Amino acid sequence: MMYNGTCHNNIPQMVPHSFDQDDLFARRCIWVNGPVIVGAGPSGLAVGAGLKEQGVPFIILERANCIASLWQKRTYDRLKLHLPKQFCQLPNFPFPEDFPEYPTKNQFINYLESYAQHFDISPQFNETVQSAKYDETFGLWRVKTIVSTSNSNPAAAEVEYICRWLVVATGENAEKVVPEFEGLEEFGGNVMHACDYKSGMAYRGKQVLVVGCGNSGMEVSLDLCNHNASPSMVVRSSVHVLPREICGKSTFGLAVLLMKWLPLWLADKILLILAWLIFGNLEKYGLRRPSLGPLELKNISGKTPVLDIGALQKIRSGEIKVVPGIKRFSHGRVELVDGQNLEIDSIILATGYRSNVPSWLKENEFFSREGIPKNSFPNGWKGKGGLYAVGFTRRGLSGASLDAMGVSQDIAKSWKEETKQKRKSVAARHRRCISHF
Ligand SMILES: Cc1cc2nc3c(=O)[nH]c(=O)nc-3n(C[C@H](O)[C@H](O)[C@H](O)COP(=O)(O)OP(=O)(O)OC[C@H]3O[C@@H](n4cnc5c(N)ncnc54)[C@H](O)[C@@H]3O)c2cc1C
Ligand SMILES: NC(=O)C1=CN([C@@H]2O[C@H](COP(=O)(O)OP(=O)(O)OC[C@H]3O[C@@H](n4cnc5c(N)ncnc54)[C@H](OP(=O)(O)O)[C@@H]3O)[C@@H](O)[C@H]2O)C=CC1
Ligand SMILES: O=C(O)C(=O)Cc1c[nH]c2ccccc12
Repeated sequence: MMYNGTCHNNIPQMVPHSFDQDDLFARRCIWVNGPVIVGAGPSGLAVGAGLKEQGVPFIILERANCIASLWQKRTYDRLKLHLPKQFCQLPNFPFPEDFPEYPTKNQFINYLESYAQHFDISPQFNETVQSAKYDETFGLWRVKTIVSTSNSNPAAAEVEYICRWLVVATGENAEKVVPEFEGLEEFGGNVMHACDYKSGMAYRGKQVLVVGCGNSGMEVSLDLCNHNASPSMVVRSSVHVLPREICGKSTFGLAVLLMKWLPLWLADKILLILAWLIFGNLEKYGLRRPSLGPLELKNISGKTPVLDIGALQKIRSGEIKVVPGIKRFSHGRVELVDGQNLEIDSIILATGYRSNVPSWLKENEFFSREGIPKNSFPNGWKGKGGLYAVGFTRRGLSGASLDAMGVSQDIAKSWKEETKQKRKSVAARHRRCISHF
């Protein structure tokens, strides 16, 4: 047995020595007397809050230099939550009363900052988890990180954390998806992913190709219109567009209610009939519906239906042009699969996101190859050997909150049992020592 390095939470522990020698000398090794949480987004913060309330020590490792980096760094200026506020607040800390029904991104970020402050949560920033592996022999997780360098301190630091519990809270949207397109290198204009898009201000009077028609593609196209740019939005397959509200009531709220009482297919049928009554047939605008219903599709593939906040009206008026799939790009132009050839100034890839879990978690029983728990909601939060997942339910923030409550309670229970056990054996050892004298 040997101990090498710092102790967190002032509880010194001996760490069994089972590492490669190289590893040991290159990395600082830290025992964590509680779970390591990866990611300081809403999911990681909610688990942290639950653990704090139960007196369980933990650390949160976050690759960015702030909490909720998806919201702070990878979303556009005018973004608002598209689900009503009651579905987006985290456990045990309601939104301020004066928040509107659909809080703005800045209101949501402020709320998350207050949340972290209220529960006294201080994540370790600029620290990216590179790998996490379960050590079967000792029943412990080994979590390797790299601490980002700053200009004043150029040396990269590598750290290894050792812990009993690992909480994966890196999100369903951890990395942008950037597809390959023929001829894109010849295009010559500006190309960016929707996660880097802030506002349409810079695009005034420009022809912009928006690739993808999920909520990002629709909302970026709408924002471009509002800034007097001309977007063409690529719809290569199909999409479910639903009104954000039906008769003044949130469609998402209605969907939750329907799902509680009816089979999914029937809930979907009702939503589609209501959408048809409100929108009519959208096929004439190039918006075909998938064969699966919106809720079933979300459940099976994770594809979120579009909740319309005004893009549809711009499509009807022709201000947003709907175009089919891309064949190839050339200098300043795009050729589409139907033979159309458009002159364009810029491209925005609203082509979605993916989980990054497979790139760092050395495990293939609990998580799928896509980095989502294999068991679906509500059975996808607990794996073996102290492994947990939060925020992979395909149910947005409300799913993350439910996960977080289950996970923090479960960990607190086993943490208390284990520490009681340890305290007992330490006390017994202590008694034996005393009886020697
Ligand atoms: C544009 C947009 C709008 C959305 N709007 C809504 C909405 O209105 N309502 C709703 O319910 N949901 C919405 N969502 C879904 C969104 O996933 C959730 O709102 C929420 O952000 C999920 O929280 P999370 O903590 O699980 O993931 P994230 O918010 O993505 O947080 C994960 C954190 O983990 C960090 N991380 C990732 N990999 C590592 C690593 N290897 N090491 C260390 N840290 C790492 C990331 O930097 C990030 O800070 C939206 C998503 C997008 C993209
Ligand atoms: N206001 C809000 O709250 C907002 C919420 N969000 C959320 O963020 C998450 C991510 O949404 P989003 O970024 O829209 O991603 P999505 O995964 O929902 O959509 C990706 C889109 O890109 C298309 N696409 C992918 N590859 C290609 C390709 N090679 N050629 C053409 N099209 C392609 C997809 O088409 P296909 O279906 O054919 O694969 C699809 O239309 C969702 O959960 C969404 O609800 C996003 C924006 C705003
Ligand atoms: O906005 C998101 O990314 C969400 O995941 C929220 C969400 C979860 N399930 C849905 C079903 C219909 C519309 C939005 C959502």
